[in-house]
Amino acid sequence: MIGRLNHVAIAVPDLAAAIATYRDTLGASVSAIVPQPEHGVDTVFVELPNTKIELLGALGEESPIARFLERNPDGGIHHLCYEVDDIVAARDRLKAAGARVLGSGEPRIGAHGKPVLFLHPKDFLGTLVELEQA
Ligand SMILES: CC[C@H](C(=O)O)C(=O)SCCNC(=O)CCNC(=O)[C@H](O)C(C)(C)COP(=O)(O)OP(=O)(O)OC[C@H]1O[C@@H](n2cnc3c(N)ncnc32)[C@H](O)[C@@H]1OP(=O)(O)O
Ligand SMILES: [Co+2]
Repeated sequence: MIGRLNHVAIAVPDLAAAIATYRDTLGASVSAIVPQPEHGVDTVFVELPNTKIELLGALGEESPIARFLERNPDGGIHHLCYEVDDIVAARDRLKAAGARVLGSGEPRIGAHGKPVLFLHPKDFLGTLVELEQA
């Protein structure tokens, strides 16, 4: 079911500092900041030859990464995003297997303009999993 690793997300307390770290210290190609208000985050993508790093800053009072950052004040790896061929079929198969799909359970448009879903970290080895329609 899961395919390519689309991105590894890192939640950060200071997005500008994180951009400088990846662009200047690590010499990576870094996108502009793209606010995603409906997801409660600012996003930046670091393009790598074989995948992407998503840098996440909290956006708004209700950001879903707020508590994560309280627990991890320096930042930390927040989620892994895998691509799936059919996100609705994948969701239905996962729910049938007892996995918890977060939010309404309906796919929402993510950072790449494609439908995404999130799976509860407690069901996947303590790791928040995002699925993105390939
Ligand atoms: C623009 C979209 C973009 C894209 O790529 O397309 C994105 O990726 S948007 C990314 C931000 N959005 C989300 O993360 C949505 C899904 N996340 C959530 O709904 C919440 O983060 C949730 C429910 C996973 C956790 O929320 P919160 O931390 O407020 O809940 P709790 O404090 O109750 O935590 C419950 C339990 O889970 C552990 N936890 C929380 N976050 C993570 C994590 N990222 N990785 C691993 N574990 C996590 C937390 O420690 C608690 O464990 P416990 O043992 O009970 O203390
Ligand atoms: Co993501």
